[in-house]
Amino acid sequence: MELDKMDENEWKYHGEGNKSLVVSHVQLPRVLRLLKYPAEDCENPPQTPEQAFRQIQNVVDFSSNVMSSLLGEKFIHSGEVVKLPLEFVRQLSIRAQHQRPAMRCDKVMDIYSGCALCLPNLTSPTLHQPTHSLPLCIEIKPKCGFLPSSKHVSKDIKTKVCRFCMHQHDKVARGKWKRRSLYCPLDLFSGNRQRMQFAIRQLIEEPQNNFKIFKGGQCIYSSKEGSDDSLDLNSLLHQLRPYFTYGNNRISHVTGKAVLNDFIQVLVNALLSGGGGGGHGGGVADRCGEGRSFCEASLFNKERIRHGSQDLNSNSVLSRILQTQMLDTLNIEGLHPLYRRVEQHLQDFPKERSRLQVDGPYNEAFLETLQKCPAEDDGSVEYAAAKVHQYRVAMTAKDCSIMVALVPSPEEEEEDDDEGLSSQRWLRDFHSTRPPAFSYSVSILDLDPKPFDSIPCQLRLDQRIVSCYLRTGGALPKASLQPLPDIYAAAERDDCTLLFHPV
Ligand SMILES: O=P(O)(O)O[C@@H]1[C@@H](OP(=O)(O)O)[C@H](OP(=O)(O)O)[C@H](O)[C@H](OP(=O)(O)O)[C@H]1OP(=O)(O)O
Ligand SMILES: Nc1ncnc2c1ncn2[C@@H]1O[C@H](COP(=O)(O)OP(=O)(O)OP(=O)(O)O)[C@@H](O)[C@H]1O
Repeated sequence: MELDKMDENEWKYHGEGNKSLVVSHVQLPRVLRLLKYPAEDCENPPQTPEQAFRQIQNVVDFSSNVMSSLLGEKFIHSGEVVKLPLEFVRQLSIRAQHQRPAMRCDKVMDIYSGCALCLPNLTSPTLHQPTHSLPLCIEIKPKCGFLPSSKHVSKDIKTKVCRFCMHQHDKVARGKWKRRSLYCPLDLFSGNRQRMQFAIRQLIEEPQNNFKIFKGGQCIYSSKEGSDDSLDLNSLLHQLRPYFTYGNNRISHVTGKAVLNDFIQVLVNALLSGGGGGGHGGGVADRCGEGRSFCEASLFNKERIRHGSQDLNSNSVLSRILQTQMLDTLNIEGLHPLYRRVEQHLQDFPKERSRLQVDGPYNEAFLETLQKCPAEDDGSVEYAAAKVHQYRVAMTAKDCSIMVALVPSPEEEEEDDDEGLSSQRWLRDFHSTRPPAFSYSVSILDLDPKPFDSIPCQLRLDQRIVSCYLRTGGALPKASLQPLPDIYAAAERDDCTLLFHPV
């Protein structure tokens, strides 16, 4: 890729989140992740090109020096900052505009700085060995997988119902989503296969921004944000079926239910594997067993849990993410007074901002500060700053996404780690009881540092979510009480269109 000869016709809109827009190259396995600004700032960019460059470099540093050590470097692709011709970026923005979901158009793509983050395209992994099928990539934004056990938690409900499940009520009440998702992160992070399968079924039923499937780099299944479109499970089954049929002459005998079951099982295997673990846990104590057993809002049958509890492999992607999330030891309610201590100190001594690394640099010293934070509060600003650092790192882990890439393996291949497939680390799925085997690769994306100044918003959001949940008594708004379509029942009938009822 020659940066001075960029051609916008070789790039297409790929997706976006709240703060970045991603375009992918039509041939090379590369994406560019560009910053976004509030639409009202489109005439006056809120930062200079140098500041934008620094912001993206901070993302690279935070990912490679901090998150990589905590999560396992083999999961992480930090990328590099690139400088792009301004005319190329302007044309790109025009091309992307008509594909952007309306819900995201309150922000505009940064066309002023000419800076972007260049990353491998994780939905279109390079395969050095030819395969007959296109890679299937599943993106999951798992969110927070534990219940807080901090003594600072003032509302009992927070120790019983997880943040995601409570937040769903607020999101539906505010019209962000039309229907509540019945996915519960505690089920996904449980390590119990049945609970994990249940969680993934809920993600398929109501993906929101937590679940997407890509085939050969194209998104084939996701929630159409803010749209009334039905999710078409028939079409998904049609796409998945060739990957989960065993021998050419059996295709017609494989039910939709079996295809979905196998797909979910392979995905669970990849999530449970130690694949790509690497690293050393970054010195963060393994607290995975604590405070995360069961969310009272989960629809998973509690009786079944009693008979089948398992622990996550400590090198699995889920365990690494959970351990990092659990650096939030105080909960926002216990953290906020420490944030205020730092804030007060900075008002009195503004130059201390740099010594305390409030806005970075995100280097080894930053990592060491949060890893060596004493257990007890000694009243110092250093302690408070280290706890805020820990909380911000935990926030990133609560908001990141997992990308699982699956490629069917030829049966005759040896069941070994297969490093030959690409620069990503590929492993074989040993768990499936029947063919076809898959090679898979697991990555983590969206590892941006969360700003120091976002802490007060976190407290307000926490209060809003809890009060909405308590106000509604955890009850659903009337319109969302209609029975959920059961994807398995639908798949069995081979009538798999998930029809969403208008609110
Ligand atoms: O606060 P949450 O839990 O709602 O998370 C926000 C996400 O909302 P979600 O609930 O996942 O739909 C939100 O995602 P969406 O915009 O809703 O897709 C962002 O990821 C946001 O991060 P940032 O402020 O852009 O860095 C996330 O904000 P942070 O709290 O991580 O800063
Ligand atoms: N390296 C990558 N390869 C392939 N697709 C990617 C890559 N990075 C991001 N994407 C796609 O682009 C989407 C938006 O990217 P990302 O989640 O990083 O944006 P964001 O604005 O930081 O999100 P958030 O709303 O969480 O702040 C992702 O959901 C994913 O589908």
